[in-house]
Amino acid sequence: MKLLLHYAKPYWRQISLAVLAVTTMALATLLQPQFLKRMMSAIIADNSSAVFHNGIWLLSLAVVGMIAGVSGTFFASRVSQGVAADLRQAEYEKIQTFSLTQIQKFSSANLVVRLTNDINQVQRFAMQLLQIILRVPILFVGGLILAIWTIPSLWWVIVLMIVLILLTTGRIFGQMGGLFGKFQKILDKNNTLTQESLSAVRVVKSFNQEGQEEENFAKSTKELTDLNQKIAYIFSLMTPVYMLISYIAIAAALLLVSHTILKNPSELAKITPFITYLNQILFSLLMMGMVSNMASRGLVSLKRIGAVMAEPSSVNIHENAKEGEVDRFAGRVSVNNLSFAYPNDDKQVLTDISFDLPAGQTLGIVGSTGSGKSTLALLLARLYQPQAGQVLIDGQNLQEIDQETLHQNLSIVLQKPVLFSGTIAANLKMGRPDAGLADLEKAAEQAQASEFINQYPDRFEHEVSERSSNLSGGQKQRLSLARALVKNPSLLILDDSTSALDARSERLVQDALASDFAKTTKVIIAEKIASIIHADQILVLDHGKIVGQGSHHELLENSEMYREIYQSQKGKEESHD
Ligand SMILES: Nc1ncnc2c1ncn2[C@@H]1O[C@H](COP(=O)(O)OP(=O)(O)OP(=O)(O)O)[C@@H](O)[C@H]1O
Repeated sequence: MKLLLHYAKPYWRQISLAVLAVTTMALATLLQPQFLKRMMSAIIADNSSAVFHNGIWLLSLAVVGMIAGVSGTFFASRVSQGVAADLRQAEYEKIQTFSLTQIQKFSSANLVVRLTNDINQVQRFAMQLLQIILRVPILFVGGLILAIWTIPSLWWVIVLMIVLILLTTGRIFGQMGGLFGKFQKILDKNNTLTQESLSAVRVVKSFNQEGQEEENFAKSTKELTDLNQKIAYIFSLMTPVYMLISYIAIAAALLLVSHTILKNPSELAKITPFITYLNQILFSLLMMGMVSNMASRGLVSLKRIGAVMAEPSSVNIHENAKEGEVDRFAGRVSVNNLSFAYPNDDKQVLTDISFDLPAGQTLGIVGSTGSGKSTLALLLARLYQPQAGQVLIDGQNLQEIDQETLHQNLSIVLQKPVLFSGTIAANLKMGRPDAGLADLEKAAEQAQASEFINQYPDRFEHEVSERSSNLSGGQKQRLSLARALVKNPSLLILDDSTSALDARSERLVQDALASDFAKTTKVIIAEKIASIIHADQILVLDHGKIVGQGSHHELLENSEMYREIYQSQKGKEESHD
């Protein structure tokens, strides 16, 4: 709730106007029956001027109520939409500062729900809060006082009606709360299923899994439909129950006052406002139930958003850093006793990793599948935080380097290349927005991407489609590599980044790295030893531990595992030849 109040603060003017409008509307609603009563008394007494006078009042109140109602909705909707938009933006910006550890902790699908569905719930809650929550107590308390004031002898009819309503609707709303919670869970499941099957549409199609996916989706949709029907069924009970109780109360009231009316017909004027107040009390009780349901859903969503906002940012903003000016690292990397396990997973993926890589040198990393090579790359790029040990760049703890400095000094090419929809130029400029065409051409050349880019008539302005589905695996890899090179980083990390390149292109990339990036410190993960054979230092990983460390020749002598990998690959190459 604190979070909501914080984001509502800038809208205090509109909030005050909404509160004023809603209060005015509630008061106008309460006063109308009083003038109706006076009008009816005037009709019974045949006093036409009083009829006219009270009629004008009644009409004016109706107009005031209407204007106040429309203004209340207008301001409430401006406030709720504004608060929701600000909260969404703040949450989005917060997520941008998360490390992969934090994203994995929440799960990305869950974060999407928190950014969309939960924000919508909060928006609805804020709207209801402003529109109904204030109106309901005014109508309830005012209606109660005025009903008793109108016909004091019938106070117990009102009490009976309130008890009946609380007994019936209380139960209905109690059931509804549970159903809404269940509905939310199934909706989450349904969203995840849709997201998963659409993002892996190629796999689904190639494995002929459309039928299975359809079946899963149909199952979850049926669950949703059944639950929706149940909710609709319970809702459909509400109006008849409400009407029944209201008619019982009205009938009781009429029965009880009938003999008074027979004795004194002017008392008839009181019965209409009394019934109207009864209905207002009923309406406010009903609304209270609905709002409490909505409030509990809104508060759950607020709590979920609050958890994201309360998560500490893993981005360090250097307070003294001057804009646009960052330190350039020499690129010396020291790793001391690094150990790591993925979030929500007990398995130790890296254990006690230590090495020292002087600036400008190349480190090769090899090892069997699942040995922790990519994980080490992610830790070096600060995409995850280690549980133990540290990474130092130029003697500075990686965790303490400010985000801007790190981004400008470090480039990583991930094992699975990710590009964004937009032009090739926009993708390449991600790391260096001020890069000119010549810089892009140079990087494309170094990454062996020029040839295919030049085949497009619009070259660097060519559009990359969503999920880069209009590019081949090799093209994606070349563009990701070019994007990393445009930055001319001090530290370049390549995670199996040339695997989709033909042998000639890979050699040309290696030549470019050796000549144009001689001063850049390079960490190269490779399946093929041939790709890192000239590295200054090579690490051999096995089950998250270093089992060999040294140059190619040293390892051939000292590391059995390295020798085995080398022999097996050599054998393959020879058999290819
Ligand atoms: N996001 C993750 N969450 C949990 N466990 C993970 C995650 N990513 C990888 N792992 C696990 O960590 C271990 C090391 O994975 P990693 O990707 O670092 O290995 P790798 O040596 O790069 O393998 P490959 O050569 O196949 O790419 C594996 O056992 C893997 O199952």
